[in-house]
Amino acid sequence: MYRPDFPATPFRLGLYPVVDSVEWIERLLDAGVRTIQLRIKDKTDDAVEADVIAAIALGKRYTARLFINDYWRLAITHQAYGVHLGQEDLQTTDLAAIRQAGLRLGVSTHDDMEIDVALAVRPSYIALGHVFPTQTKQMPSAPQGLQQLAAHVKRLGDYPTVAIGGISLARAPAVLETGVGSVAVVSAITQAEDWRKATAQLLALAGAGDE
Ligand SMILES: Cc1ncc(COP(=O)(O)OP(=O)(O)O)c(N)n1
Ligand SMILES: Cc1ncsc1CCOP(=O)(O)O
Ligand SMILES: [Mg+2]
Repeated sequence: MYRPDFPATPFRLGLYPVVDSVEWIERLLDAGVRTIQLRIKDKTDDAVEADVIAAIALGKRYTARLFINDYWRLAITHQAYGVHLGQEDLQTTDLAAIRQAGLRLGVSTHDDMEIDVALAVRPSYIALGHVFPTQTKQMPSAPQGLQQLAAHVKRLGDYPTVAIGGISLARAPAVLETGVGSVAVVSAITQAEDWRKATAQLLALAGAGDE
């Protein structure tokens, strides 16, 4: 069986909000979230560096697992807990530099072939998506649905996994029933009428992750 070749994360990362600002990071850490990602799209490293520094400092202050999406060089320079990368990023990223700097690595996958590619890299966790239709990101593939998700989770055994895409409060219990270690959400929190309530309800279902 495969084992990560990057620093380990717990199998259960719990509720994993993916957000686009330092304000959201601070609010959600204050609300009890302990796994979180800063996802700012399509800016230069210079444009996002101050936000990356602030997010990482907050992650440390709250003893949380703070992942940086895309900006892996900044994540190394400022010592984030981890980096999240897509499949296409794997070709252009210095993965050895991430490993040597002691950062965790999460990798996106959408099907069995992409899981093969991810397993060859042996990241800290493997993200499985998108489970349901999502308005948050344009996806080239179809949603995998709960059955595929369950099959992927089963295939991966005790490898840490994260489900993402269209996961609402109502859908979270069925997603968790597949045995996946974490549910990553954007709109279920950021578009909620009452984000505090939504976060508390999702935390009650998914937990904040193991130590
Ligand atoms: C937890 C988690 N899973 C998947 C993604 C998607 O990452 P990626 O494929 O790199 O796409 P972008 O988020 O960069 O548009 C994610 N960010 N987090
Ligand atoms: C970033 C990303 N990657 C796959 S689906 C997705 C967006 C998930 O957003 P939502 O939880 O609002 O569907
Ligand atoms: Mg990315």
